[in-house]
Amino acid sequence: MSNPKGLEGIVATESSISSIIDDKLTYVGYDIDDLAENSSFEEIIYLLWNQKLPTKSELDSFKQELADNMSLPQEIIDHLTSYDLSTVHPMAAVRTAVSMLGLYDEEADVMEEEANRRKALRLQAKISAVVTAFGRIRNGKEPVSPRNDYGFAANFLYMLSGKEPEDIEVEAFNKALILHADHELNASTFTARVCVATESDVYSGVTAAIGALKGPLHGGANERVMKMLTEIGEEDNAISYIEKKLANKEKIMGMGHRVYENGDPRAKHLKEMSRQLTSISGESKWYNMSVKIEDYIKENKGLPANVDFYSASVYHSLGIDHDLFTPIFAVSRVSGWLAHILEQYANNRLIRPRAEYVGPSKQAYTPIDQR
Ligand SMILES: CC(=O)SCCNC(=O)CCNC(=O)[C@H](O)C(C)(C)COP(=O)(O)OP(=O)(O)OC[C@H]1O[C@@H](n2cnc3c(N)ncnc32)[C@H](O)[C@@H]1OP(=O)(O)O
Ligand SMILES: O=C([O-])CC(=O)C(=O)O
Repeated sequence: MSNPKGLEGIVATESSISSIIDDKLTYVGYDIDDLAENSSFEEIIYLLWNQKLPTKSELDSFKQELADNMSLPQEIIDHLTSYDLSTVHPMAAVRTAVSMLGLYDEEADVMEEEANRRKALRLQAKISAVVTAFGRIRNGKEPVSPRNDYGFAANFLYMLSGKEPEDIEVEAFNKALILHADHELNASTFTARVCVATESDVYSGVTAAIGALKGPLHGGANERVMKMLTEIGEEDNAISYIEKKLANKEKIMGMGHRVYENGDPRAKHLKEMSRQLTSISGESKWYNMSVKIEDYIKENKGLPANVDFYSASVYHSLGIDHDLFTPIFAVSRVSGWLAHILEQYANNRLIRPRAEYVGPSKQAYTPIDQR
């Protein structure tokens, strides 16, 4: 039985949602570079869930439906208000709140396709409200309701800060959401598919996926990139800091990737956004420091920057709290998880691989009083 560690290189399913071939990423056959430059996040969600781009009227009504479903049941707000959020990691709070949303959805366990699509829409809309409400409540502020005249990206920034976002901020955030939306069979998406392949419900699949995204080897890396940049503090300290980490056999967050060999095609977009936004905010040092680290790791370890690397300085420049970076990843990636969940249901078979047993054998049982 072949057993590559971490299932490296194993093709575990067919999918029509996204592909990574020769270091190129596509969503439903559209190049990520084209989508990042020209599209809206709502258009991408529609594309991932329907495998086609929407017409103008389809997109308008889809945007409206998302905006109409953003508000949260009062019970979720009450829950978020009921415990000490200052000690809770936002990813744990979001994981719990998303699971709770299932309790207040009458269709949670209805397994028909149309009901699953309705739940997907509600979840996609509400996760944005969960993250922003959490971000506000823990700072003693009231949640802010979405605005009907705003798209998804603008509404997220508005619901988080309570202020009208600048066009450049909306543009950058929209692009970041697009770039994080789907990524073939990454760990959290695989987790979602394994979960729902037991014929479990959409809320369980997304809750499981959030748990997988939280880890530092996956989505949790973006928060840690900013922690590293903050610890470095000044550009001149960057290389000695990295050398010390590598000498201690520590990993550099935001670097390396299981699939990409020559570079993550999403990173260049985030890098350019980081350059622009840090220059506008007067904090180019975060960008300059990041470039130094990227170049050093490329040259000395042959590892490319991944999507998490420059997203850190982008979100920081948008004034977002560092521990909300991974929840924001979830706000985008839930679109991909939901697409994969719908695809899994449409052609389901239980996912149940085998393990190669390497433990002891032929052991004689010893009664407890003789051990
Ligand atoms: C959205 C995302 O999930 S993108 C990934 C986000 N995660 C991170 O940025 C965390 C840092 N990166 C990593 O841990 C890894 O590169 C991963 C998890 C992304 C991919 O890992 P894998 O394909 O399993 O590679 P693995 O961890 O086995 O590393 C292979 C070798 O490269 C080294 N390496 C890999 N990534 C790094 C890194 N970021 N810093 C330093 N060394 C690294 C390992 O130490 C290992 O070296 P060795 O062979 O001398 O022991
Ligand atoms: O594909 C992966 O392994 C991780 C990743 O980049 C993502 O999920 O966006």
